[in-house]
Amino acid sequence: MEKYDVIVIGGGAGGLTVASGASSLGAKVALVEKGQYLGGDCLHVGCVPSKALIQAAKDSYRAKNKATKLGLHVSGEVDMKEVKKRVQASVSTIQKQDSDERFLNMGIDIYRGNGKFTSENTFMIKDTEIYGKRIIIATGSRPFVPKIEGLEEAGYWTNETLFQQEVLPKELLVLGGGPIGLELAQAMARLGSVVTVVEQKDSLLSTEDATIQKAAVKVLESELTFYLNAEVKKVEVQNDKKIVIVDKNGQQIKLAVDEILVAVGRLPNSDSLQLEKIGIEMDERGHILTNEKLQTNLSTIYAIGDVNGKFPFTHVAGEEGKTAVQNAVLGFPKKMKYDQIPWIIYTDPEIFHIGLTEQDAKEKRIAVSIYEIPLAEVDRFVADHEDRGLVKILTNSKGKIVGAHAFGKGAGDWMQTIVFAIAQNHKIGDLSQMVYPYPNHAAAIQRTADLY
Ligand SMILES: Cc1cc2nc3c(=O)[nH]c(=O)nc-3n(C[C@H](O)[C@H](O)[C@H](O)COP(=O)(O)OP(=O)(O)OC[C@H]3O[C@@H](n4cnc5c(N)ncnc54)[C@H](O)[C@@H]3O)c2cc1C
Ligand SMILES: NC(=O)c1ccc[n+]([C@@H]2O[C@H](COP(=O)([O-])OP(=O)(O)OC[C@H]3O[C@@H](n4cnc5c(N)ncnc54)[C@H](O)[C@@H]3O)[C@@H](O)[C@H]2O)c1
Repeated sequence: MEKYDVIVIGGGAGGLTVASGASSLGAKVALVEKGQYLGGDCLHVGCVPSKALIQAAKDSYRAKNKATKLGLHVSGEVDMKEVKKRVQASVSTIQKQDSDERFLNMGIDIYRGNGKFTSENTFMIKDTEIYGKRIIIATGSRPFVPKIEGLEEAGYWTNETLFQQEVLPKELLVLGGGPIGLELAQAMARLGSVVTVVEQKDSLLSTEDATIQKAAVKVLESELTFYLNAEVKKVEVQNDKKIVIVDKNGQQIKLAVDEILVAVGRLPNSDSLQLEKIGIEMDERGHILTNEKLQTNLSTIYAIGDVNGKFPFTHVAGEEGKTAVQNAVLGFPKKMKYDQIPWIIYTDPEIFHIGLTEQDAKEKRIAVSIYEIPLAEVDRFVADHEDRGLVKILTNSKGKIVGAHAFGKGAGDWMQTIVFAIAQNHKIGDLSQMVYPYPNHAAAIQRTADLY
């Protein structure tokens, strides 16, 4: 039996970080991947194709809605075949960085297949059993599809099929108003579909700061139709249309659409690994339970990324990968911290989030000072004619930044300054004390910090 210092199961965002990190430290590494290509969901059916689709949608929307105001008349329909080509070109360009060759050149052995655990140190792929001193599970997640009468028969899309489509549905129903649902619903609407979102909760973007949420929902409502507090009860096909019966407060609404996109959350890829046989603890949905060191209840086995259900983002899978390498290879007692993790929702305008919201602070009874500036008061946004949105910074009484939020064009990029400030323990005042070349978008941060 071939013996390794580290076996990594899953060649996506988390697994590839572990494989390259462990190998660079001199560990003998085996990487097990069930799919044909390395790169995982983020590259193939997640972040990369969705951001490429969103950009294509922005381009066409701006041409139709902004350029026309300058007297340039744009007409015609978007060709989904061209959109698909563009999306796939982004994926295949980035795929080169995650090629087998790159990892083989690092001295990593790649095994292809959907394997299973045979003990806390051994893993079987097809007929080959390998030994790992440490084993890291990074198998990610897949779309959850709810049991709805007639849905299977009528057919539906998920993020695993949407990016392969060559025809734009005239009417699209998006099931689920989470980040996937909202980003893709807005993009599809901007490409030309009439989009309705059905969300079971009574609000959208409920993890966002209430001021940001209100501003973002207002924009989204101007482009999409929402049914909140609503549930799809039944789907049937009539004359090439999918008839969707939506229950909203006991009232039945009938919608006729051409396609349905299911985006109601994710299921961890833990079920085929035979984890129960070796006694690994999971929650009721199948997320693998870990401690702060990302170690499961079996000390030789770690779980990172979407499969542990903590924070399902690519950058978190990467950070968890780095933490797991330090613990599993170097034997450090490194704990993963989640309180300084930012995220971005790539609607247009974008939503940026780090730390506490105003509601979090109230709930936790943490006294905060709040500094807020509408982008309509920041010159560059005014010059761009893209001044919807705001910046909001929350600090403690000593000026320490405990939360920062923004809704605005490109906010995911220019708010990164605040991630740096928080990581380096800078106070809000420090954000005023540097030069912002006029008139950049990041000056929105300076204007907000100047209020301190
Ligand atoms: C539409 C969409 C958009 C997204 N956009 C963003 C975004 O903008 N920013 C962001 O941070 N996050 C985004 N995410 C989330 C992000 O994709 C995930 O958080 C990230 O991919 C998780 O990384 P991972 O390593 O846990 O899993 P993955 O990257 O999915 O990797 C898991 C790998 O394990 C393999 N595998 C699965 N089971 C087995 C098995 N039994 N044996 C061997 N191999 C196996 C899979 O084939 C895959 O290659 C998005 C997700 C979706 C669906
Ligand atoms: N920009 C980003 O970083 C980004 C983008 C997309 C996805 N992601 C990651 O992927 C994860 C999964 O995203 P998601 O949007 O699929 O899941 P989610 O769990 O965040 O949202 C799913 C939404 O669907 C609703 N829902 C559940 N069942 C429903 C039903 N039967 N009918 C109607 N609505 C229903 C939920 O109330 C929820 O609002 C996210 O948590 C996020 O971390 C990140």
